[in-house]
Amino acid sequence: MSRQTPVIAPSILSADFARLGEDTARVLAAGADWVHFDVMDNHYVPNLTMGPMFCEGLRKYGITAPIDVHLMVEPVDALAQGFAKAGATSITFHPDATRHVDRSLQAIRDAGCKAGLVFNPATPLDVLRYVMDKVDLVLLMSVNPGFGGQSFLPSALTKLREARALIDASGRDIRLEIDGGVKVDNIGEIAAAGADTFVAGSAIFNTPDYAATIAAMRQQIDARLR
Ligand SMILES: O=C(CO)[C@H](O)[C@H](O)COP(=O)(O)O
Repeated sequence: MSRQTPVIAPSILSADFARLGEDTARVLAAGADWVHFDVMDNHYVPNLTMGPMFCEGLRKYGITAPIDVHLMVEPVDALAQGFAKAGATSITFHPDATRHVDRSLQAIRDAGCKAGLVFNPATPLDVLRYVMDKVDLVLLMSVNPGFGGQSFLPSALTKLREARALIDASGRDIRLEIDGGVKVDNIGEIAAAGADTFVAGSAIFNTPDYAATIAAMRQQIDARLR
């Protein structure tokens, strides 16, 4: 199994929104690798969060780490372009939220970002086979999207193994990301199932010592992959 270096990507959905720049800088200083940025439109999911101005605001504040934008929006294309201009590094979207998956992926790449697909817990991976050459990351949801603080759905472990086999067979460097209910006590099992990129919101931001939580997560990952 080819594996990329593990990445911890705190979801700023659980950050202090009144101090978003400061809290994002704090979690990065505590050892996080990426910023995971959840975009909800109260249409594709029943919640409303941040648009491109927030991403641009983080860049202006001085955040230089990769910003991984997860679009939970329908339609996809206009907002994807807005986030590319606002400083996103990678942009993922749900294949069921756009009519032309291949075109939406290509448009994100043409705008200079990495592109990825997100799969809800009950959405099959089938579409992935046809766009493998245009995908830089695959994000599996281990909760139903819309809210932080939910419990990890164990069916995601089977799906991670399935996605890992597809990625390995492609021979491409594609990250396999997991999002939802990721905690210190389950991250090792999640890594063993094939994930290399770990989104965690409440498990990090709801603890007083971000650095200790991130270090504990890395230790669990290393212990399972050793
Ligand atoms: O995409 C999301 C919700 O739609 C969040 O990123 C995800 O749920 C992370 O939160 P937590 O780690 O608290 O489960």
